[in-house]
Amino acid sequence: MQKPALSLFNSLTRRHEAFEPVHPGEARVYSCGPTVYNYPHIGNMRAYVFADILGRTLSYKGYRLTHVINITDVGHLTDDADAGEDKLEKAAAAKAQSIWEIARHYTEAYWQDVRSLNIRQPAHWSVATDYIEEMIAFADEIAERHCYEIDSGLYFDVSTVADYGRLARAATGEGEGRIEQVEGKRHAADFAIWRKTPPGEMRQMEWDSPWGRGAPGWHLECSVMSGKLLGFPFDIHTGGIDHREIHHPNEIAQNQAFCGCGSLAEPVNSGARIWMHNNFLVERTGKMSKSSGEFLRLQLLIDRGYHPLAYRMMCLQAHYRSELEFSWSGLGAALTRLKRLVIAAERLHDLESTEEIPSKLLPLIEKFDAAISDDLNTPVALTVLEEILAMKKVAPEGKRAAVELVDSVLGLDLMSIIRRNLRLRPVSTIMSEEEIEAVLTRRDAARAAKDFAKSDALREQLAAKGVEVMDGDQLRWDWVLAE
Ligand SMILES: Nc1ncnc2c1ncn2[C@@H]1O[C@H](COP(=O)(O)OP(=O)(O)OP(=O)(O)O)[C@@H](O)[C@H]1O
Ligand SMILES: [Zn+2]
Repeated sequence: MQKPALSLFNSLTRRHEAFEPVHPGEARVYSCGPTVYNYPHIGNMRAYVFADILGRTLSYKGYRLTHVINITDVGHLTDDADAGEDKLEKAAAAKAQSIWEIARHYTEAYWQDVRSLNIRQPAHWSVATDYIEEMIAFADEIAERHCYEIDSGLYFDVSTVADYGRLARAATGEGEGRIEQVEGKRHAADFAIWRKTPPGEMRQMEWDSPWGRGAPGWHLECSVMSGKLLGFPFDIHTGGIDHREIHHPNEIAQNQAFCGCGSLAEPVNSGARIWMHNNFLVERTGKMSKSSGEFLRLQLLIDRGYHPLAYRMMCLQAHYRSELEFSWSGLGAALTRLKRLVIAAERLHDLESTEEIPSKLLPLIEKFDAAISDDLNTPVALTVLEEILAMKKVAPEGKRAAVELVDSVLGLDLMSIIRRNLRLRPVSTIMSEEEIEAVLTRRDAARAAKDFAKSDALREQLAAKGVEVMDGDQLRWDWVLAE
């Protein structure tokens, strides 16, 4: 079977492009990772579900994948422009804790969510503070031609690279006010690549550099870690759509400077060939954001009885470039859909897959391949998975082979989880599983004695406590989840 070429939407050209690896047979991907000053919200995790689908698709297509996700533990300011405080310094001050403890705690919390969402481990988790020396060396290399020093630090002069900001397609001219002014900057869009610790201020994280004691800029970190671990140019750089506006244009400017493509006459090396951005998860009130106080964590979904893979399912039901609105009812619908898939797939668990996909299923595999090759169209890919599971008169071993193949990309863990695993106890519930089973045993006895009034009363009693009795279902009962 001839696999269709993988077509991906490149934010840089605003076009779909056939994926052609820089190194034959390989795919090298860098994803901007979390800033570990707080728990990730489920919007942040959408970015990693997307990056995971991309990575799985590249593996499915036969490329040897090297995926890097960084952990930002220094340098990300509360404002994407060069104003504001370091997010981690601020969190550490507020909690009177060491910044290293804060970073460790929230990195662990993020990894927990990564595991819960069945996101594959990348080849490297690169931690920003492990690369300070390399950052200083990178900055030193480009400083003379592209940077200038002012009181607050070393700044990148965006006029020294060709076509600055083309990724954002935003007005970047002086005085247009896209970026806040910092005293002494030459152009509004110039940004700090090294920030000096202001006199009299104490920072927990600071290092010596040719530009004084201080800390690296956030944009510098990603340029350095991606270049170091993947080599310029690498294949694909990912992030949330907010990064298309400032963070990634600044990374690109640095990469151009570093690769010696600093003049208008030279060809541009943006560091990565393809830049991809996932759209936001939003709430009715707007973009989900940590900065706005209250926010939804994956753990809250779990506490309310929603299995984390229901959230993965919810993400897959939307194309990554579409905005996705979160609602509890939407999550409930995704969970129901997942339950159906799991029930259908569970029947295949004890079988050995055939080596070849049965010919009857090949058209569906082709349909799946076409969908996922079309800029990762997961909504269509999901419907194909359902068609495969619903297919009649196919040897179950062959069906299993097809489901395994498709799920290697979608990552719903269908060959491991069973329906029972999806029944999570909401923390708010007052009944224990044993109590429920005890009531059901009494109800069975009532039914056996044809005392249907009693049997109905017991069912009502459970319903009043948020438990649904499911006659004829192997699982017998389930929680009714709050929406
Ligand atoms: N609502 C959202 N939906 C999808 N992706 C998002 C959303 N908010 C942030 N992201 C992405 O999540 C990833 C991690 O972001 P990061 O940890 O830096 O969060 P942040 O920008 O500090 O948080 P926030 O913007 O929520 O205050 C980035 O790729 C970012 O673009
Ligand atoms: Zn980044």
